[in-house]
Amino acid sequence: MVANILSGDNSGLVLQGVSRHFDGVKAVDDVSFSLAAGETLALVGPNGAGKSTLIQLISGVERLTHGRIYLGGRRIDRLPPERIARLGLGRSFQTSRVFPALSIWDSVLLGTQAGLLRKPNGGLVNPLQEALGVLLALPRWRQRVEQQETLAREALQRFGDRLWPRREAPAFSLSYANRRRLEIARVLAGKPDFLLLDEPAAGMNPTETAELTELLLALRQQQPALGILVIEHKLSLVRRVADRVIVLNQGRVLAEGSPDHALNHPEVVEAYLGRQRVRPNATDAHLG
Ligand SMILES: Nc1ncnc2c1ncn2[C@@H]1O[C@H](COP(=O)(O)OP(=O)(O)OP(=O)(O)O)[C@@H](O)[C@H]1O
Repeated sequence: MVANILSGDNSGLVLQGVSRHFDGVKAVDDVSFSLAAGETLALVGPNGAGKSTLIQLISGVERLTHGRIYLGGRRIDRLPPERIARLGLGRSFQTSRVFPALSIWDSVLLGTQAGLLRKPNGGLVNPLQEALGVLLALPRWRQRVEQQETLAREALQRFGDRLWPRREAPAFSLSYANRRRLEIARVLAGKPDFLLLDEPAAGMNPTETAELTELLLALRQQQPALGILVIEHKLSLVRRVADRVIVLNQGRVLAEGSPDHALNHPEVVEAYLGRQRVRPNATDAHLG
């Protein structure tokens, strides 16, 4: 893995010596790691450790101060967010960013665009083409709409009865937990190769968190090539879904390894969890 990180030839997501400074604050400081296709990596650490900034850097929203980021062997750290999304990277935000007036169905249909744009014939159409496509019911247009609807239905039905029966409702009418689900459904509808989730279980109660955990486990089974990077404070979720955990502290990697190894690392225990070790089945000890 170290060789891959150094050469940048990993087919997954690779960060090499990534830093982001804000007026002297080292939000992210010389961080290197990789995420392989099919792997689930959790990023944990106290508030202000630099976790969200890392996701902003990977998705192109923030610019790096130093370092490089590769996706599928291609350097992406100078590309705008929409280009990075088109290369197969989908992300959710820490605070849900749903369009309040759009229905659940339309929000997820919008999310399918990211996936279709990656297909050779999936490029954006202008409004005139769109109007003609609809009016004349052109076969290519019909096919495109059907593809979008299939992707949207699949994404919504992952959440059982939480979203599907409410699909005509406007997003503003949803509960907080359902807004979070909608955001994840919208990203999944874009069929990303790599999924970045920023605190997907924030604000969810234990039942809802357990449900989300099951959803991520099912997603892993159904899409075995999907690489997932998840920021999460809830260790019950992290322990069940993550193959590997990276603990960040003050912008730097403090520990890395299997969930048991990383979360029981003496410095992690000392810094965040008191002297008592985390019991293997401990529920939601908080790293925040
Ligand atoms: N745009 C910005 N301008 C100035 N400082 C920033 C900016 N974004 C982040 N920071 C600082 O960078 C550090 C890391 O913040 P970040 O939000 O990445 O932490 P985090 O680990 O995601 O925390 P949390 O768990 O609370 O979301 C903090 O000290 C934060 O104040």
